[in-house]
Amino acid sequence: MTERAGSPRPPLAERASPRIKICGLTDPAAVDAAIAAGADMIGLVFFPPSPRNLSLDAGAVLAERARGRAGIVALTVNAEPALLDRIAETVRPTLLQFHGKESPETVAATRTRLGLPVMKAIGVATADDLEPVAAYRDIADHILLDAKPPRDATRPGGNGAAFDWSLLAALDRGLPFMLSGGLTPENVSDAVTVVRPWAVDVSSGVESAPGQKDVSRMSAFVASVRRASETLAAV
Ligand SMILES: O=C(O)c1ccccc1N[C@@H]1O[C@H](COP(=O)(O)O)[C@@H](O)[C@H]1O
Repeated sequence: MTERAGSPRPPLAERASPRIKICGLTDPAAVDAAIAAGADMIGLVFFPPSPRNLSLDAGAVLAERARGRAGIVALTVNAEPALLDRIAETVRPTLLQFHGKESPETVAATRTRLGLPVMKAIGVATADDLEPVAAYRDIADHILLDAKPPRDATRPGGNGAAFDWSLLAALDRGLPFMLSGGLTPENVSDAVTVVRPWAVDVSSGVESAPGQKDVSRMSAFVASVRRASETLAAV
């Protein structure tokens, strides 16, 4: 994850296959399977309403399992500074994912205070929802574009909901971003082909039940991403 938000996107032929993040891992076997499948990053959720929520101790165990083999992303939602401090100390993530209503000031202050890169998630349902990208792109290290949650959702992400990718045509082509929201082994090749994101992120789409990762779906997801990028590179 060396590219900064705002750096120019390389021409397609020179671009590597999108990075792959598999989020919401809850046990060591799933961490091993995600990395064996080819995930570049694993996501650990610290948000109690989520079926993928981890205690700090459980998160630390999974992080140690992945360290040196994949990036370790700690996902929080409007977390208090004290919790973020504990996560930084105990879990030692390589990237913080902010999936709530964290302001640009909070993102910037936390990044400086903890000395960790930060990815800010922005929920998208209409073209207007892309407006906040401008306020975060030079503050956050990465931007994550996810579907806005359904009205009755108990969490702001991880709902398996997709959004209309054609809205992203309005974005500055120089912005590398991670795409999420309802991605699956079945639709991710279309997503890569149409959206051409810097990275893709999946949780529900590679599960057999909420919080239970499915080994064959994780492998199929990674294979679909790789196939789509090979096809693009050959064009
Ligand atoms: O995974 C969760 O439980 C979660 C909880 C709270 C905020 C975000 C969460 N996950 C993120 O949501 C998106 C989309 O997930 P899905 O593939 O549609 O299930 C992804 O970025 C996860 O990191």
